[in-house]
Amino acid sequence: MNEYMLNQKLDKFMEDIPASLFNELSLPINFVDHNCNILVMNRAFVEYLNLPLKDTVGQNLVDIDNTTRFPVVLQTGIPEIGHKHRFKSGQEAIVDRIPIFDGDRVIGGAGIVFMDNLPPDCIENKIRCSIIRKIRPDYPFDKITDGGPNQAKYTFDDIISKSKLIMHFKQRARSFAKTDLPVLITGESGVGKELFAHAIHNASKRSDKPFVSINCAAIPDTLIESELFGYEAGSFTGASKQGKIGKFEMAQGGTIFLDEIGELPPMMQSKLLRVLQENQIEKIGSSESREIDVRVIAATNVDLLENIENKTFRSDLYYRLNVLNLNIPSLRERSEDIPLLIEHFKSLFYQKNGIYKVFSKEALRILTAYGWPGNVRELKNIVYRLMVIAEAETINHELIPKDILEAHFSLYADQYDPNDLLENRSTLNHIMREIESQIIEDTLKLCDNNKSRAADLLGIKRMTLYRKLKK
Ligand SMILES: Nc1ncnc2c1ncn2[C@@H]1O[C@H](COP(=O)(O)OP(=O)(O)OP(=O)(O)O)[C@@H](O)[C@H]1O
Repeated sequence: MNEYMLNQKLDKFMEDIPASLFNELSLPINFVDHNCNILVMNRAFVEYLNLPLKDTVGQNLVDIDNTTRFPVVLQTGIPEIGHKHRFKSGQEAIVDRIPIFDGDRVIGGAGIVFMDNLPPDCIENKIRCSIIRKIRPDYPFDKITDGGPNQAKYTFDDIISKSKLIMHFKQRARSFAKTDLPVLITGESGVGKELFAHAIHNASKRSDKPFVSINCAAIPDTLIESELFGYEAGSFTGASKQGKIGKFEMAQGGTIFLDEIGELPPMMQSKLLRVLQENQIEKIGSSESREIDVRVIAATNVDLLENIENKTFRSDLYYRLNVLNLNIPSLRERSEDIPLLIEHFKSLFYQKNGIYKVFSKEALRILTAYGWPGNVRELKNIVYRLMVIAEAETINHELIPKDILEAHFSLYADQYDPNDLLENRSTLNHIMREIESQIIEDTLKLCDNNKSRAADLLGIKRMTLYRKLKK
């Protein structure tokens, strides 16, 4: 669909909402097209942002409010409703950014600013809810998870991506959420496996029950059994008097997330297999079995089939866990997500710490071309690090860690073909001459055409300058 058609669709949507009404409202509202150009910004919004200009229509929202997350929302199509937002001025408010779709394409979006000191039943909130309902009739107003200790923190909306691959896996994971079957999530470290586990739980009928995670690699072999299944009071020397509830019991009715399952010691693999077969656990020091109703999601970044081959992982456990499978692609297989994720982390960082930066084009280019062996986690850490160390508002490529720069320039060196340079040499010479004569011209101007002084300033002999001028 071309630009014209997209705008026509949006105009049609806008026809239903009389523009004159917006200006009268005390609730700051704006509408943007799919490129983030402002279609409407009402008076309340202009006043809220304390903008000198009255006519904002046609301007890009990012130029007016450079901390907006609208570019992320327009790219992902994921609404952000009821988010706390810190504006560049330091003002804080609750904001809604609701993408407007035509079929499966985002054609624009609506933004609302709501002061969090206003009572929920005030007129502003009513108007706000009616706008949200008009655009997203299906929006669940009651959903909001605050992520307690045994609660899943993330939903599918927190998985930021515009790649078709990830969309496909999100779709598949949504259908997995409708079942109670075990899921095995595979993929390199840092690709977002844990995020998917949280999202599956939150989209499942178990969402109001606990989500308990355990990292099998982080617990010493001797403690893993008591962590998973608990122990009875005084069952061994050093055991707590009250005994201990294991993770399976904590997750009763909900989901257990077994991260780095490939690191589970062989003896525990057999015990886990029995638990999965019988849906029963036995605490250490107890002869009694307890029924459990827990959905299992496991994740690993190692090749379990290879581990089966070299006999470090049980094949029967593998087949029990791998009923449904998600193999999350690495970041380098979806490099279109890199600029989007940079924008996302940049704005998250600003929201948390009030530090605002922009990435130079060259820095963005280098970061986008990098292979990111540590995937999204590595990208997130680098973005945060750059945001902290950059003194100026613009993050230039010089600040990028050496290994990333080296990888970038060695990529160039790999692509460098001396024949290309030979072919281009005359052009290159020409350009160099042009630059040179420009420098001379400027220096001469600076010295009122005094050639001796110009040569002095340039650090060349007078004769050399004459020669160059003759050419
Ligand atoms: N698509 C995404 N959108 C936003 N944040 C993401 C995304 N993918 C990963 N992250 C972030 O990157 C970090 C790593 O993600 P996560 O822990 O889910 O990876 P993982 O695959 O489970 O890693 P590991 O195998 O090392 O446990 C987290 O901070 C997570 O929030």
